[in-house]
Amino acid sequence: MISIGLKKIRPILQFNLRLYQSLSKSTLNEAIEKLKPLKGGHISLVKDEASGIATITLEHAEKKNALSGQMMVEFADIVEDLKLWESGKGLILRGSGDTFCSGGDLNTVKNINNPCDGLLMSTLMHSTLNQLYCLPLVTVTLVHGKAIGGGSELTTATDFRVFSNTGETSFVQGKMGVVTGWGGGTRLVHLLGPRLALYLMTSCKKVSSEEALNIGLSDSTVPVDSRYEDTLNWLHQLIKHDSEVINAMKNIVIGARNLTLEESFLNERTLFSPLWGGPANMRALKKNVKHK
Ligand SMILES: CCCC(=O)SCCNC(=O)CCNC(=O)[C@H](O)C(C)(C)COP(=O)(O)OP(=O)(O)OC[C@H]1O[C@@H](n2cnc3c(N)ncnc32)[C@H](O)[C@@H]1OP(=O)(O)O
Repeated sequence: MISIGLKKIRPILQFNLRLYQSLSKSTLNEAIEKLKPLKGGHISLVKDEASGIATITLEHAEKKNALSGQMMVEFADIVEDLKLWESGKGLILRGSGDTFCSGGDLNTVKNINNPCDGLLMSTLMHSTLNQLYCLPLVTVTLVHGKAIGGGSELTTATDFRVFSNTGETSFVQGKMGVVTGWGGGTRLVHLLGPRLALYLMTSCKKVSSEEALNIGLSDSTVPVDSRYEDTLNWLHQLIKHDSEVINAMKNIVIGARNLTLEESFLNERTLFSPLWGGPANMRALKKNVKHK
């Protein structure tokens, strides 16, 4: 009976996680062809095998880390790479220089300024950021300086947000005559609830690090000068377990977000059973751990 359950759950979860990829493969390829030639900046990925923490850095400081077409394609490749990182536990998303991200690169935007190309860009960014949102890692955005428009949307694609004290986010899309194009509206509703999400989108209000902490958008504030080290330390506290345990915890959360209640419980059982009596469990039992 159990083996039937195990066989059944994997396709359900995988179907949900691959939804964007499988439904729009040709659209994604078309988007990549369109966006790749629109140059400017780049995105780097560093994977620290010792700690299991990866860092993605937006590197377009001279344009306040605006995302060019080329960077959008690089972002998609980086997420693909991270999906295959079996020993990974955590991820930090950050910007270089004094701004987290000023949104879409206005030079790229000018080249794709029509509804068809808008849909292509939006499909690629939805695919990338929703796959980032579903990585089996504990993910955090370090919001240092401004996150504007699409930059604010990026901050919603991780599990947590740590703001430097100069961090600030604003969903300015309305002022630009558009709405969230990178899936940030939906994720913001999941994060803050419909009322607050609608307020932030319609008001285009700047949310400071202090306000972000008060409304539950930020999980911690760190001083500017030690922002990266402090974010690393903050993340380290959450990823002390084996990577199998971390990955399973995150997959429970992903399942609960995407599946029906019954499917999610089946997913949780399926994730639990191989850990029960597994190496981490046996080590803990041998240590006779007391939880005082
Ligand atoms: C689906 C995506 C939808 C969206 O993202 S909508 C939002 C699009 N983003 C924007 O409209 C941001 C516009 N920029 C600004 O508000 C300001 O530049 C910003 C970010 C507050 C920074 O202000 P300052 O610190 O005074 O710096 P600055 O204005 O002199 O900018 C320095 C250089 O960066 C450039 N820059 C800033 N944001 C950019 C962007 N998004 N795309 C392309 N270039 C951008 C800016 O033009 C300037 O370049 P340059 O030095 O004059 O060559």
